[in-house]
Amino acid sequence: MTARAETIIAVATAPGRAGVAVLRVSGPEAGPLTVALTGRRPLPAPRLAAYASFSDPATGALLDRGLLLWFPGPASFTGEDVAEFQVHGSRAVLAALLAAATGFPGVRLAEPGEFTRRAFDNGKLDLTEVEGLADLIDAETEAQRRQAVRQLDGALGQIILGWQARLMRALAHCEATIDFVEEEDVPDDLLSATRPDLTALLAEMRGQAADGRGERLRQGLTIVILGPPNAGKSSLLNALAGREAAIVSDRAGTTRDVIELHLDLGGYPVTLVDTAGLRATDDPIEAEGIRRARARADQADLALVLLDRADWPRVPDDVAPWLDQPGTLRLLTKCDAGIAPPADARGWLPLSVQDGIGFDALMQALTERAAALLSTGADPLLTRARHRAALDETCAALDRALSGTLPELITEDVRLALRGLGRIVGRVDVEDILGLIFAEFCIGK
Ligand SMILES: Nc1nc2c(ncn2[C@@H]2O[C@H](COP(=O)(O)OP(=O)(O)OP(=O)(O)O)[C@@H](O)[C@H]2O)c(=O)[nH]1
Ligand SMILES: [K+]
Ligand SMILES: [Mg+2]
Repeated sequence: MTARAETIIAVATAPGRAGVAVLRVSGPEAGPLTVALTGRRPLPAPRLAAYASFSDPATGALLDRGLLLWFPGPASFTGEDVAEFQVHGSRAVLAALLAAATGFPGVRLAEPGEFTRRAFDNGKLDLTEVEGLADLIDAETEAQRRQAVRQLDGALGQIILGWQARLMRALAHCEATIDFVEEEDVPDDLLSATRPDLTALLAEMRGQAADGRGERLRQGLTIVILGPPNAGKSSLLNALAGREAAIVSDRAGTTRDVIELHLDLGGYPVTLVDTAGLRATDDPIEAEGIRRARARADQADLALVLLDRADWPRVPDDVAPWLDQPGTLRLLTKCDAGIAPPADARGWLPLSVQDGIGFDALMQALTERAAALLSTGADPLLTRARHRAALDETCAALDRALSGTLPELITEDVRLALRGLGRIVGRVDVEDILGLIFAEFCIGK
């Protein structure tokens, strides 16, 4: 517990030159340090900005002037006493303030994530909210931001808590029955009172575990560009990226490496992948590029399969297997102005990178597919493999409980199911909550 008694300080804003930077202090010395730096005694009213001069307590030298905010615990982000200093965002100001602050007894620089760790330890955030906060800081697109804000707001945690309450009720029933009924009177079905609800709960949890949208939205969608050499794959990548990310030439087999770039597709995060043209080749380097292209395509969520209009309707054997994958979008390239797409090319989107033809239709089709795979609506979803693993364990334990016959084993499985959920939110103290629930029961009868 000694670590908790320490007071920590860090620059909360991004490093580098900026108009304003924020320093954050948390811990028992936050108040005394603030008084020492600013001379303000008493400290300003909680949560109201006050103008302050920051001076080195050791020398009295003025370091900067700025704003001071005081958040006495427990009504603060970490639950401890917290102070925030808004000062000018130069390296020199921040270095001087940090040096002055860490010279104060009991104050040290914070480790990465330490403020949030304290918020978690003090019950200010559960684990899903901590992850929501991390995701919000990392969010690159609007849909990611919405999902992260929801999770930080506790939406996922609330669902888990609701599930926990239902399991807890079942566990309390089990324990009450086992503990307070004579051995021979333990009913045949220990879960009789809660079985319908537990069955419904299991279906709900399985549905949630099977839904990959939340995780996919967090990680982004991978769209791979595939096709024969010279189909115009790299030209399309460059056009979508708005820059010359990949080399384009009229030589078949130009691209060998897998080239990836990130796009914001109507608010959805997308990784677009350009690959080597698929064909049989004796060139070992090109063959390696093709192997990588196939491997990347196997992991992708969507494929854009390109075919040069001049080659219509011959789809090479190397490309054909990708045509009918779910989510594949077929593009007929080099349908330049004045060159009509073939009348029988149904299901193929005509495109000309050279003349900018077909991009609206392509963007619309891509956004629709991305939305279908990623749109999370207003429902909070699992966003990490960790959540899924814990929920899978929970479902397996509950499934065992529902089909079990031995009272002690049923009880233990319900308990394991609860622990699985507890791991998702980072609170596994089943016994404490159980005590509260037991208090509601008329156990004596
Ligand atoms: N006329 C016309 N030519 C295009 C169009 N798009 C690409 N090209 C040309 O097609 C040739 C091949 O383009 P790339 O983008 O290198 O094709 P690729 O599929 O990446 O080729 P590899 O990397 O070798 O597999 C280049 O000469 C491009 O300028 C287009 O819309 N119209
Ligand atoms: K090429
Ligand atoms: Mg290429």
